[in-house]
Amino acid sequence: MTPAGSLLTAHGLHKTYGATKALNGAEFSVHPGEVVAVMGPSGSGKSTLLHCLAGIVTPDEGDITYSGQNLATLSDAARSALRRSDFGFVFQFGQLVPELTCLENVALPLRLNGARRKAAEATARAWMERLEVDDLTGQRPGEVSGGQGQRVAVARALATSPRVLFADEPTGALDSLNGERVMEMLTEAARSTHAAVVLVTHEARVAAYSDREIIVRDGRSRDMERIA
Ligand SMILES: Nc1ncnc2c1ncn2[C@@H]1O[C@H](COP(=O)(O)OP(=O)(O)OP(=O)(O)O)[C@@H](O)[C@H]1O
Repeated sequence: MTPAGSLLTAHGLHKTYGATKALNGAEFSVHPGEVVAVMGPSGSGKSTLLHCLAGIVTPDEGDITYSGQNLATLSDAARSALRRSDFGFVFQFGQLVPELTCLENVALPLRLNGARRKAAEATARAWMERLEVDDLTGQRPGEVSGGQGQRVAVARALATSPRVLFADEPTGALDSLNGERVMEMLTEAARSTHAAVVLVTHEARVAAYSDREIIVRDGRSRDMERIA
């Protein structure tokens, strides 16, 4: 069953690694423009859920539906193409290419999608302005701070106008001030482009930027409507 108006849903997901049951009947849904935080203790299955939703990991059982398509029915090539065209990703660290400048990093997914260099760099520059890191266009990732690097990564993830932004502990390596700055900018930018956000975090302070929280425990998920 797909909840009405949902963009991405998962039903009855199971995933086992050897003797470890990472997912044990997890459910999920997100609407366009909605920010959903996936919370829960370490090892509870949060990242596995995100990887399944993004088509990176194939669940052993269960259905994932994105925009009316069952991900399991797509070929690997079609799933990769969907990830490039419709999904954006922000991870905890290590996602920027160290040899490229920040501008080239932000322009990279646009270039991979076939945009010409000038057009890609103009879009990249606009996103860097939005994330207030446009003074770093010529720097390499090793020359910027952790918070600046994460804002560059958010600019890169949003530059292709994804319909779903997957963020796995995007502030995990930052101090609280920088973490809040990244979260404010990430959620504001995603809401203004009507992108859905799947945000994995174990920090309540970070989850507070979401519209809804899902708690994962022992591979099962539970919806927690926030009353606020
Ligand atoms: N590729 C893998 N190979 C083997 N076991 C894995 C793999 N990925 C995850 N697991 C196991 O599955 C369980 C769930 O892992 P997962 O990374 O989804 O949890 P998590 O909630 O994201 O944890 P954390 O908050 O610590 O990042 C853990 O016991 C983990 O060790």
